[in-house]
Amino acid sequence: MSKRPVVLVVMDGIGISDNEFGNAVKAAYKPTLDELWGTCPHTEIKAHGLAVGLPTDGDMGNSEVGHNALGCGQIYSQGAKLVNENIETGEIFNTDTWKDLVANCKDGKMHFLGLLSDGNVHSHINHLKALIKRAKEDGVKEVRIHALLDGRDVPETSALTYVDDIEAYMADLNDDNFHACIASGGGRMTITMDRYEANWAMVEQGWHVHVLGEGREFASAREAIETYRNETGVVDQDLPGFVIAKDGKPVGTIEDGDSVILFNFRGDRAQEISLAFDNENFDKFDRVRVPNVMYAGMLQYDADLCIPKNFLTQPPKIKYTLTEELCKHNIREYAISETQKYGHVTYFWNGNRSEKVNPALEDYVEIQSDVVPFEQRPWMKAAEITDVLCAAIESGNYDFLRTNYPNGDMVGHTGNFEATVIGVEAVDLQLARVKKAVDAVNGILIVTADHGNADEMYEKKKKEDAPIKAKTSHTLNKVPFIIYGADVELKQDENLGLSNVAATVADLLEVAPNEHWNESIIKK
Ligand SMILES: O=C(O)[C@@H](CO)OP(=O)(O)O
Ligand SMILES: [Mn+2]
Ligand SMILES: [Mn+2]
Repeated sequence: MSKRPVVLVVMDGIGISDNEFGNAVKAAYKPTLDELWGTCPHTEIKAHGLAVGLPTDGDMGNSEVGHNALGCGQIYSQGAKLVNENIETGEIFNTDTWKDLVANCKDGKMHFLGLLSDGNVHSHINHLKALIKRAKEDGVKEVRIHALLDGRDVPETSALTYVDDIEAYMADLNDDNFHACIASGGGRMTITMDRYEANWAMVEQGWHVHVLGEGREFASAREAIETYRNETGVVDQDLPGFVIAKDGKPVGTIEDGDSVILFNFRGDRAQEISLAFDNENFDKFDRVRVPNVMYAGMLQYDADLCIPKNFLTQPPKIKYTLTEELCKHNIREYAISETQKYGHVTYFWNGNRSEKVNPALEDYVEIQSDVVPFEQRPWMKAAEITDVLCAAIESGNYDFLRTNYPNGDMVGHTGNFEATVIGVEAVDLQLARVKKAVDAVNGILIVTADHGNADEMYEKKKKEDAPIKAKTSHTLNKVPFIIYGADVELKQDENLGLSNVAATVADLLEVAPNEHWNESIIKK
């Protein structure tokens, strides 16, 4: 086994683009990254589409699929693809879970809760449409949609496109025996879709509008969105919660005897609301009223912890992870990030498993994230992460250490160019410190990213004189892969991607790669 520790840095959301327009990575002053790129073995690797198990090369990368691929060294069909196939073959509707959900709400309502867009990161509107249609065919009489508005995986103010689309779809299906409509909603960064326990108050607010029907009332989702936009000027992801009411009564509170389906397939932001419905000993906030419903997820979001208990699609069973392999060789692992990305370097990295493979060999550290608009604090907790990481590197207690700096991504999602430049610079400043700590222990440093975001901060202009529009979503761009401190030569191959990194780490640790992994990036 190698005596040289390996440190891997994921610069979340920092992709590569030659385009200067709206490129916060290029615009940033980042001497350390530039020096590493200029003097060390490096290449560009794929982080989107088929290379990370998504349905098409038109699908941008995201943290879940990116960290899964990094941590398991293989390409698995991911939730987006598995649900597509499950719906196409009709298998989803042959499951006992679907049949039970339908039977359960015979005299009640079927509720669909989830992210209303075609972003394909957490959900897809086509999946929702297929479920509503089949619910009607199977005899469900009342359907209610609880619509989380996106603007983070799709254009920043596109909510009405999806609301109009789903309402027209439901209007076509509605008749004397079937009625579907939107019952509640709100921006995904305001209600319901918190992750890693960063802010339970978001989930509590979601519970109030979706379940209890408590919140500001509007006659339609369109009215809610337009009113809030006029009053606050906020973009879709930040719109406050709303309740749709008719004659002074909410149209779709969640009641005993109803069925509830969370139609998101991605796990991080689906777990907390699932626990609120599913966990008998739930104590994160006062739910006021807990309806006796059958609840199911589109996927199971954590198979070890059984969250949720019922689900419609089997998640990918990710095997032969890097952590499993390294544990076999008694390699001591360390993972650290701040709350917003903590699960990325633990749960996602280890194939959506939150339990450790071998607690004696693995240490995980979470630095508490602030609950603030990140464009106001683009440095986030990068310095605090580094303080603790450098101490861990220098302790000599670990052979493989990994971290995720969220700035390029979390600030990139705000659509604020200037703040994102500062976010990238904050990461660069910390890279210099990590590099120094790596030098002090004669270690090896890998610098890479999980997908792009900060590299394209403006939507592509359709016309030269069109106004600049902020872009909040991820990109299709490749990401950097750099090795510092090792005398190696890297392959330069169009097809290399994030799934080639695990075998590369194993090479550097002088451990034989698992036979199921994709090839190492190091030339032999
Ligand atoms: O914030 C999130 O949930 C996603 C975007 O939908 O970003 P990331 O994949 O980088 O976590
Ligand atoms: Mn990411
Ligand atoms: Mn992101």
